[in-house]
Amino acid sequence: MTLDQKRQQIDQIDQQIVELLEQRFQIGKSIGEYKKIHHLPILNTNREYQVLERINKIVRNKRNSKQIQRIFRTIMNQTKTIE
Ligand SMILES: O=C(O)C(=O)C[C@]1(C(=O)O)C=C[C@@H](O)C=C1
Repeated sequence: MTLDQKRQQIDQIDQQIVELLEQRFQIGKSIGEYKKIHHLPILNTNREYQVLERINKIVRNKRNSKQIQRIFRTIMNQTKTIE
């Protein structure tokens, strides 16, 4: 595969990531609205721990674990700013 083809693959994957992130943020926003109505705090440390645990189980190549955990911490932090 040429460099250009590899970059095209990355571009396609990036598009999927953006679409999924937008879906996730949208759901986060609706969770935020629910929490506001029910006077619940935005931060749920227990749930964040569960999410990271689950992600860790899904990761196939354990050498990627640390990076993926960091990405999901960032995703959850950004979700909280949207909530
Ligand atoms: O599950 C929730 O309660 C959410 O608000 C979503 C979410 C997440 O991004 O996964 C974000 C903030 C909370 O601290 C926990 C998890």
